[in-house]
Amino acid sequence: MRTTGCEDGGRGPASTGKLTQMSATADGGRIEITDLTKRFGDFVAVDNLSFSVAPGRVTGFLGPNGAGKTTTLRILLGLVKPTAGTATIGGVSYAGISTPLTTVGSALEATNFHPGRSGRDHLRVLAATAGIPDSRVDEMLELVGIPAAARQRAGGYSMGMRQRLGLAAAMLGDPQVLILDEPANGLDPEGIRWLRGFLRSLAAQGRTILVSSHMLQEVEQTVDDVVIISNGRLVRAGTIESLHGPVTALVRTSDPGRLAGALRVADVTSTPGADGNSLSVQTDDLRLIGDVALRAGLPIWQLQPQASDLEELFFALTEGQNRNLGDGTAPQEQDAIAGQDGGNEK
Ligand SMILES: Nc1ncnc2c1ncn2[C@@H]1O[C@H](COP(=O)(O)OP(=O)(O)OP(=O)(O)O)[C@@H](O)[C@H]1O
Repeated sequence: MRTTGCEDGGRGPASTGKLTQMSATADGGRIEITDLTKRFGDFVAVDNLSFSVAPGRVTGFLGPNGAGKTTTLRILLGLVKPTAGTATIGGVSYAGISTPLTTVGSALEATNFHPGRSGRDHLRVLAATAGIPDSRVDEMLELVGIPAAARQRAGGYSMGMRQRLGLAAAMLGDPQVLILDEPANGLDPEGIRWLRGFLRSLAAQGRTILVSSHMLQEVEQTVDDVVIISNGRLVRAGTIESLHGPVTALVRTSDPGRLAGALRVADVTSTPGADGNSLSVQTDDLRLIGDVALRAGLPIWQLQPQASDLEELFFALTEGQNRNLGDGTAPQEQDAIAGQDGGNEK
């Protein structure tokens, strides 16, 4: 797994040992993406994107395959040079962070391990380069739940174990900001539940957690905030609750017409159901339906909120915008490493 935050051998950690000893940047590790654009040749992978990520919260960075998530994260981590705009962590670009090790930890791809090396040795090499004691390595293996596999060859790890090893590597320097690309990939339901608790506890310590995923469902119960992009552009940003909007409820009663009238007086919109004895009612406050019915002397036989399907909403928001599927417009692979991709800029 490509990790950052633990590969900066020269500077060493400002803190080791306990998780809660992380150092704070001036603004608490806020991530700011401002008017960010990245072109590969003629192809616009990230298109004038702006959003911010607050400390103390888990933020889901969502979009279909090819939306531009990884490119944005790589820019944020100083691995790709933007064509225009800025990406900062704690007010400065990654290159300008004086103690990157304790500021940012990241895990981008769960593939980049020396297959013959044990998980523990992989972490020890990273730790040694950065002057982190071995005790921290064992703590991290414990933290991510793979102490038993620590001495096995990483090449034999399952995808889920690789993800956990990548997380351990990202956490070695006790960073204030954690940037994870598709960390739930390859995790079984129990692993996803574990990841949820892990990320929530890190956010509760005041850390900034940015997690990408191409499936809203996968992170729905983990994240506080969402940033949804499609075709490199921002589609929606806000709290996970703000995605839901008003709820629609199916209401059965003895006299739907009279209930509709009473609801209208209370400024609540409803439409008659197809079966003649129900209403479809739109409201932010389901209790209001019961209150209105009680005042009108009408019995409620059924009140059933229609589950607002966030996944449906996600598809609707990003519908038909997957430029990597079927339309043949996906660009040719180009070298994107910062400092080497100048020729690709337009
Ligand atoms: N180095 C590169 N050279 C050319 N095109 C690239 C390069 N890196 C990314 N792209 C293209 O930019 C677009 C965005 O890719 P990116 O990996 O950022 O998307 P993503 O949202 O992370 O997708 P996924 O969920 O599939 O990982 C894609 O069409 C991709 O093919």
